[in-house]
Amino acid sequence: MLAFTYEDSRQVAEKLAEIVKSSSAAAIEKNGRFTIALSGGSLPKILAQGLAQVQGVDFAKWEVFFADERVVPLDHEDSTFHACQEAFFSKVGLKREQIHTLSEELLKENEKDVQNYADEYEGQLVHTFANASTIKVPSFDLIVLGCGPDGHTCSLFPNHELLKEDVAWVAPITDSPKPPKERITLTLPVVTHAHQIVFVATGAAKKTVIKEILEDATSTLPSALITQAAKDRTTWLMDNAASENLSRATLADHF
Ligand SMILES: O=C(O)[C@H](O)[C@@H](O)[C@H](O)[C@H](O)COP(=O)(O)O
Repeated sequence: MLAFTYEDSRQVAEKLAEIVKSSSAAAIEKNGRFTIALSGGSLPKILAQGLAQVQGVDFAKWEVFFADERVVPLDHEDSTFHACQEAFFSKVGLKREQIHTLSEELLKENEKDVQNYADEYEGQLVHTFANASTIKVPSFDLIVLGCGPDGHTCSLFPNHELLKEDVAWVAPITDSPKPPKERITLTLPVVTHAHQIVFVATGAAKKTVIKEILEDATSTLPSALITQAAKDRTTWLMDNAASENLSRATLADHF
């Protein structure tokens, strides 16, 4: 696990974009496509800020999913798709069919059962990944995660039943402690199966939880469970405000 800290979120954004660009190029060279799952919250803006500085990303070969998504209309301000669309999808020429959103059909039917959104989204994963081979769990080329001040990531919250889900690839949650309450989320097996995982955490509100996640090997916080399970494939990008409590030994030298 590599943990890097930077002066401010602009530098975090630059480093994130570099990692995304190299992960994208490697996947496209190997498989002819790049499969990425994005988180919501502050991430869309940070990713957009970094990607605005880089050239040569072959977005036409991207398949974009969401690590979690709020069950709201796609044009709702709480929608992560909407946040990403505004922040950068529209600017980099990603076609709508490359972006795997909540089912517009279920939204149009005003479907109330969140399980149905999760099942339909899992069907999109099966369609995209099962063609590759007879797989047990999809392996994204890259999953970009945020981390809440309570150590949650995606819509996987501390001590929540969902942390035990080890069959479904996508699960519903209707009691999210972070509003809105109704979401769908990738489950731990899918997240920890990614070829590469990058956590992005900025701001002093995270400094306490980040110390537990990165320095307490017994932590059962969702972000810690993922970091421990995918240690060799996980990178943490932070600003100095978020990494303030970490020991020097935890932080890698800038690459
Ligand atoms: O849709 C969401 O809410 C996110 O996927 C969620 O897991 C987010 O990544 C964290 O809550 C961190 O959010 P911030 O980066 O805004 O603190």
